[in-house]
Amino acid sequence: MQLQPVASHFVDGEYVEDETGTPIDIIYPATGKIIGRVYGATPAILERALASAESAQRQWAKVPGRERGRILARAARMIMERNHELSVLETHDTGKPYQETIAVDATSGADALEYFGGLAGSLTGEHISLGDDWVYTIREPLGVCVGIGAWNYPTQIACWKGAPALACGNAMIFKPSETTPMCALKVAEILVVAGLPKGVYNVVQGLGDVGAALVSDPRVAKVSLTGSVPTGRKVYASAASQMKHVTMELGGKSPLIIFDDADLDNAVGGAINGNFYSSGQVCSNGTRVFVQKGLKEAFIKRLSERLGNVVIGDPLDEATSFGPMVSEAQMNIVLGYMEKGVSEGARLVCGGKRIDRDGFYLEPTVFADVTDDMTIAREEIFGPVMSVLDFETEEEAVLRANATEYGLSAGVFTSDLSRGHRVISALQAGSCFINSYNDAPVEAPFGGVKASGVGRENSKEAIAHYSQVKSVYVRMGDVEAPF
Ligand SMILES: NC(=O)c1ccc[n+]([C@@H]2O[C@H](COP(=O)([O-])OP(=O)(O)OC[C@H]3O[C@@H](n4cnc5c(N)ncnc54)[C@H](O)[C@@H]3O)[C@@H](O)[C@H]2O)c1
Ligand SMILES: O=CCc1c[nH]cn1
Repeated sequence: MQLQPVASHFVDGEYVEDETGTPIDIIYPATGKIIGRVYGATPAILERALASAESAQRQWAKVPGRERGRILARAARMIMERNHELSVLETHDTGKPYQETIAVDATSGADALEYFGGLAGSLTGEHISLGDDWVYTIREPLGVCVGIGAWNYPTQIACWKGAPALACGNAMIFKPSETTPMCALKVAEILVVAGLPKGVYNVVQGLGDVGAALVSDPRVAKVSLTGSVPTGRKVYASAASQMKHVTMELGGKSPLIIFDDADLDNAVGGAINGNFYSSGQVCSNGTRVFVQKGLKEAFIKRLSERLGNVVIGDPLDEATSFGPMVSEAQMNIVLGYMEKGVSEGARLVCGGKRIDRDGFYLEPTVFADVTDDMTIAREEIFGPVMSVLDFETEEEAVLRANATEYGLSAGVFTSDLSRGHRVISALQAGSCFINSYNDAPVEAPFGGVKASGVGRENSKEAIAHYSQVKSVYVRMGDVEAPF
């Protein structure tokens, strides 16, 4: 299978190259070896992308919604037909085990294309009667939208942003993370084969400067970023200076609260899914695991037993359930947090080290007796590091869970469903779970509160973030005026 992309960018319906841009090596995280190279977009490439998106959008907006939807649905089917190939590519881009990518990544991209394709024909305004007069509303696209991606879910992010944007009649220019440049190019290629007019969905590569240039271009009406809070602040500020629409999908330090009455194995399963899937590189992870004192030691014992079943190895081997970190830089950041956990006095239950093999592998790591003031309990780590904190009362758990600038996700495990709903309603988070963790179906709104973000992806909510409503007052009688 060819990994080196045909060219760095996909603009105006075709692959384009400009080798004068900043070179970006593509590194396979499982080996640390260079497997390809792309070049950051030059001003000439950006100009081409912006001009073609602007002109294509005007035509795309005139295509009836149902026809737009048919193209998206066709692309969704093509993605599923090519799931194996796309999953192997996603594994090379990210290092995530094929066991995960074949089940989640391209599939979740296809889900978004199918879902928003299905909605496209029903994106209408409304009629508001005012007696003799009336108002009608028209749901309009925003124009050219820019999507900027993080590296943990390259296919999913390209589709979660592209599908609602296109369904609403916008054009998109998507800039993947420089760490994972390959998958979005395939999404663009498939969309065009499925019938998308050229220029409606473009991909340009680059570092932060390319993202910043797109955000500040006056032809861009909307920016959707998936990334860290510091990047979010910069992008939001730049977009605000031109009063652009934004969606910000940012970081988290989410709480997972496990009560004494929880089903132990389900709670342990939830904590594993919320900390070690994708080697811990999931924004919504429940990395602060608050376990009520009566269950704490049993929880840690069962967790340790189940972590013994982890299969760490070649991500392309279907048996592998835990792969490397996405990059050497991210591995070193996470190693730093592991060292902080130890030096600040948390109890290391398991893990804590780099694995002695090629690539960027870390051990799945659990710290117990973590206190709220420790660095590992306060800062987003974005790696396989679980912090177990203990608590006595429901009120205490809620108070401590909310004591963070973040508010992306939250979960609760309890057999008392009244308590489950009560606790979730008191938690400051956008995407919540009761007796589960980290599910992200396209039908459900996804996003954060507080510093974790603005706006929502997925579900009907996303439509509001990729369209605007024009209201038209229609008077049937004469106009009364004071003079
Ligand atoms: N809430 C979510 O849905 C979600 C999902 C995945 C990841 N994340 C977050 O993403 C972070 C990890 O990803 P990352 O390290 O790629 O994040 P990052 O903030 O470093 O980069 C994200 C993207 O922003 C671009 N960028 C950087 N500076 C920019 C600027 N000044 N202007 C425009 N674009 C710029 C980068 O090139 C990259 O494409 C974590 O904080 C994680 O929680 C959030
Ligand atoms: O990484 C954040 C988005 C996400 C959560 N679950 C699957 N994808």
